[in-house]
Amino acid sequence: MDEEIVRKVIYRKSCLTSRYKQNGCLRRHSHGPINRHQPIFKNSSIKPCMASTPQQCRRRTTDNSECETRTQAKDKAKTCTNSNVLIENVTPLKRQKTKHNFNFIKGITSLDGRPDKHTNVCRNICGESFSVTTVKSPTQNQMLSLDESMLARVDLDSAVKDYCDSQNRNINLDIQSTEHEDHYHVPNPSEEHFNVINDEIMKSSSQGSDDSSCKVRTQYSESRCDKYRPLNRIQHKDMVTNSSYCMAPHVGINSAQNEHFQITDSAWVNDSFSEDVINNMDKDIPISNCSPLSNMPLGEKIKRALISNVQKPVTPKPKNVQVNAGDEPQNSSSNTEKLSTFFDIGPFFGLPLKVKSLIQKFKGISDLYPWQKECLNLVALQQRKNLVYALPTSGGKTLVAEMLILRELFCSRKNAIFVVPYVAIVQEKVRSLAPFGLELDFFVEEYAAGKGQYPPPKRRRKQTVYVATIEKALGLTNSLIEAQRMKEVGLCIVDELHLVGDSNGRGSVLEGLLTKLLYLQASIQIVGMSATIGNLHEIATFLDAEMFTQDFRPVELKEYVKCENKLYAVNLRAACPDEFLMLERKLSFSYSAAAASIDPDMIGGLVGEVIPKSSCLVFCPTKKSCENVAQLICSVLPKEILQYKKEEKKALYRALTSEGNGSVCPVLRKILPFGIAYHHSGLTADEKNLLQEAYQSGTLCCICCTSTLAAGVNLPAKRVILRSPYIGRDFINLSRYKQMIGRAGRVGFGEMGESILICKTNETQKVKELLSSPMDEVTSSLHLNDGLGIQNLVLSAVGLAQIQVSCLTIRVT
Ligand SMILES: Nc1ncnc2c1ncn2[C@@H]1O[C@H](COP(=O)(O)OP(=O)(O)OP(=O)(O)O)[C@@H](O)[C@H]1O
Repeated sequence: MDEEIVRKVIYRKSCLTSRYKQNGCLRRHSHGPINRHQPIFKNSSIKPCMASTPQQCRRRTTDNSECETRTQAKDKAKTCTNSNVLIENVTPLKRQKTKHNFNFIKGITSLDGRPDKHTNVCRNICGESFSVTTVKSPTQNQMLSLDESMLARVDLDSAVKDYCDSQNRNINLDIQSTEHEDHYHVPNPSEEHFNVINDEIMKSSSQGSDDSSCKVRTQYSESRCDKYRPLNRIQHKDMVTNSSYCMAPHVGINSAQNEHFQITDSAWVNDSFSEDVINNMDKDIPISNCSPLSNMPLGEKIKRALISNVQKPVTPKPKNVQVNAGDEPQNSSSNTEKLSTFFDIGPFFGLPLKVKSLIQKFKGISDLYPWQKECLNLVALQQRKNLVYALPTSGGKTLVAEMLILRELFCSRKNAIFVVPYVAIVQEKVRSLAPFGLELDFFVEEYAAGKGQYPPPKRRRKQTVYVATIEKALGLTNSLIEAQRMKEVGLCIVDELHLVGDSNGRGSVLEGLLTKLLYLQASIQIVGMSATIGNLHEIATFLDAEMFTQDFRPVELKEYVKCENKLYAVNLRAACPDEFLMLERKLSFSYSAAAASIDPDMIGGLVGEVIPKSSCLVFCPTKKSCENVAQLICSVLPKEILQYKKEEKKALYRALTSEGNGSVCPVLRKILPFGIAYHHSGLTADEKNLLQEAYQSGTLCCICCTSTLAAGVNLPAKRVILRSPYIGRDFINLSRYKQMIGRAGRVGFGEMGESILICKTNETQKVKELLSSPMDEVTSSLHLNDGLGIQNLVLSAVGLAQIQVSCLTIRVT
């Protein structure tokens, strides 16, 4: 069989063993030593990495995880043994099998699978059964608020097993499962166990990053488990009820460290002990910035936040900040530790004047809008507080985001993550930031589709902007946490923040990402922007952020509704419902009888009013209808339009032909000569790019597309037509509607933009209600899909916490 196919098969298998990978949970390839572990790790199903070179290895990991070869791992282990003080403390482990300490590592990683007879709660999360009752209030902020039933649904044990299997790090669980079989009898540690764990430790060490953070995952103690308390100070339910409960074997370990633990073992009965222990360790070990709080495992932080959120009362509205530069700084936020790492390096909002001239050169913008200046001068921003800002579509939000990024790169000398929803927008943002990168000497890295490396390459001299899709941003963050490099990032900008409420899975990924950033205590400033959030204050509360809103639109956008042969102007200031739709004009186009029968909604006529001189986007409910509507429009358009930009259309056709290996979709072939195309997920990325470029350059004057283009790339139009008030089978919501019509009325496309929503007579009432309703509220979607979002978040946190605890362990040994 072809080597490539073998690789794919292996990769596919490993994908199947880890259903968490897709949401950015970390996974690592297994390496040589795992082969020897397999008889003992019965749950380990991932095949060892057979690659002989890093390149081969990487080719098999679609998430670009760092993957070392066996030889490299051995080499690294050797180097560590020789050169690293921390590893020196680890290497004697092989010889000291009787000195163990199990307690220290438990903390967040303590997972107890035993059914609790008294409470019926079988699953414990991070060492604690969640028996939290929720007082639910309809107005309660739903962000991250989880009730018990949802948490109970999290099948954590099996899921964590999956997760650990996927990383071949199941020592803990394996030993715990032994306990189950033996009815909590403590088995004697076998020689094999010792070897396995020591091998595992060596492997972990060798897998460590190139700095000193080599990872030893576990340590065990001889101390009995009736004294055991988790590191995280949460008392284990089973331990309270069953004092004879003992933890399993005692393997591997550093003697000096062990002495320390044995002396203090008795103190573990006290819940508050763990922090003291860590405090003392901090004193013992001269490692900078090793405070107990910052060393608290990430999973623990998130878990506490989740628990405390359950009973969180409705939070007060944060202040709507509209502060000018001269105003007094507000010191109310808990983010005070973020204060002032921001230094002006020039007169242009803290940046050199060169930035201003580059904005003019590359974007044609000579002056900022007043709101942009106001926003950039916010004291909150200068104090590096989190911020959410909301303005209507086309308000110029992106420019502010880009300025903030530049400020982060040059004034704070830290990297920035720019999170956008779609691959196409990532590419667009990379294209627009790249010239700045060249001129100002920073890197722009693309994290979308197959692109992006986990963890990103270390740059010593230049800063980097990571432009990433939501999923990639999560993967990137995980990899940076794992590599203990989160301090390199100072800012995370989230475009289209309303996607937190997306119920199709992306919302929970975004919420998970933001939650991690919030509770990481890495002083990462979060800035979110959106045009369509009804409950901005709640989102701001969730993000511990200040708010900035303004109702600014540089180009007027007129909204219309078309019903039968009448066009109504939407009057948003109507005093009564009857005045909400005001008749603007009756439509009459010179249709032939045949044309009238195939286009009763007169879409062709409405499109024909603006093209070919101006551009038009037609949003359709389904992919199929995009193609049908495009053909329908062509069939009623005058034939003279075929002559318009004929040569450019031919060139486009040739490009599409070569892209499609000599063939073009028959529908496209038919409609392209009219300057019309369709755009939906059925096209390849390259085809989409070609069509978008042709539209932007004016070769195409009309695109029939699905709603995804609305939040997509910058494809402005003079007129936007909504073929129907439906997206798929669902009646459209206000947020999607605003996003779609927001493609019209953009700077450089005339003094006014227009949107026309086509509806049937029996839909008019619903349309009126839609247009007059307040903006949709964004709520958490972690609980949707059987709590998959919360499962992923907790598991990922547990996984990362394991890594953090491992690193902590290494530091103190
Ligand atoms: N100060 C400015 N002067 C002139 N044009 C500007 C200015 N700021 C932004 N623009 C232009 O306005 C257009 C829309 O800006 P941008 O895409 O940033 O809006 P947005 O608020 O992010 O819109 P959306 O929410 O629809 O994505 C862009 O073409 C941008 O170049």
